[in-house]
Amino acid sequence: MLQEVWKKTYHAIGSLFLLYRCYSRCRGNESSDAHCWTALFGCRCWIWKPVPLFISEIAPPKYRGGLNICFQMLITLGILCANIVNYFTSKLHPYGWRISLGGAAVPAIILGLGSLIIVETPTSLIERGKKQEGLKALKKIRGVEDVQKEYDEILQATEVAKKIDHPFRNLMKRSSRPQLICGTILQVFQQFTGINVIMFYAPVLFQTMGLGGDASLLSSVVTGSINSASTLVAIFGVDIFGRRALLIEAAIQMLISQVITGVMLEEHLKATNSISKVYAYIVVVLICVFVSGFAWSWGPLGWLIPSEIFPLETRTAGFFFAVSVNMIFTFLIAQAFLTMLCHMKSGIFFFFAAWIVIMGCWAVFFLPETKGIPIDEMNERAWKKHWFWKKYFNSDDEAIKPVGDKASTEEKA
Ligand SMILES: OC[C@H]1O[C@](O)(CO)[C@@H](O)[C@@H]1O
Repeated sequence: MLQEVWKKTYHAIGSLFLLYRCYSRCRGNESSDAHCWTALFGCRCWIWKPVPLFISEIAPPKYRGGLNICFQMLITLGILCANIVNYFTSKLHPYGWRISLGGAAVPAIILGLGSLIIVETPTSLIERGKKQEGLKALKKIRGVEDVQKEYDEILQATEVAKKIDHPFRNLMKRSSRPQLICGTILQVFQQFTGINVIMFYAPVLFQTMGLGGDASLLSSVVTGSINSASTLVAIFGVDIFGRRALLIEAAIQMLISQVITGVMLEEHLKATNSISKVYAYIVVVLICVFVSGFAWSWGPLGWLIPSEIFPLETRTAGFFFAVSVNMIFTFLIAQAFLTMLCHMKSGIFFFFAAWIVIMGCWAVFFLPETKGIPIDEMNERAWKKHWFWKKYFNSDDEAIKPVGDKASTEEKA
């Protein structure tokens, strides 16, 4: 309830603080209190980050994956825009950096305006007793009048969820462990692909290889474009090939590119600018191969999977937990990277490659396929059928009874 009442206000206030931060960064005298407020409101953004959940709740199961990945698509477009702005503003002396930093005001304004028109999900309306409004919203987003079956399922699921007073305590129950472990570990793995290191330090790497300041920025625009274009592949592919196929294929692709990059840098980059141009460009291509693999798998699926694997009673808490873990590991890797690079040098590529082997095996053996399954039937049709996780559902504290019978929702998938 509180979440709904304050959601719009939080977004609006959050965007005001972001605007303030842009202003102070532009002036070049960012104060420490601005840092504190930004950090606080940054945390708030992630804690209340409901977008993938929102999409997974309202999307038809058949298209849920693709629609959900539009969220990551916007993240990649944001990174690409930032790269392009950096590329061009770096040529404007002496004030280009002000435009570059101040440009962050644009998404802050869009966020602020968006918070005024954001709509509520049928599930959230029904959950709060506004059944008629929920039914109306459901009809609106489905674009058809006949939504009774789905409405009944949501109603039934919310009745069960209402009886649950402590979502976080429930999250610790034995029957919540499969979703909690998989949703959380996926976040750790997403960051241990090394994506943020590669995306954000690529210009430094390219410069070290002697591509020059301009070429390195241009290269980061190229990697940014590959990132966005490959996310499109995920949007169209995820509901056809399934989640596991994309994760496994990409793990192999990323592993090959990391290992070859590591070997090449180890062999040929002895000091700054000591690698030949041909090798330097091969490394750029390998990095693009890595980024594309990530962008159609571990990147978007890191948001999609935690938003669809939890039953309603623990969905928000579980997703919140997973997102927090993602943020913590993003932060840790960003902080540790430079020190690691100084000590490990090109070995850092082998470090991430080792993680990719582990995560590939995890996807093969431990991740159930969730493609096309209505989210309220995930326990029944995904977890309880999985060779390893099914044993967690034999105990008395089973989390949630299936909503709707299997046959009734088969056609939705
Ligand atoms: O596309 C790269 C981006 O994708 C994420 O892994 C998940 O949204 C971010 O951490 C990263 O910056």
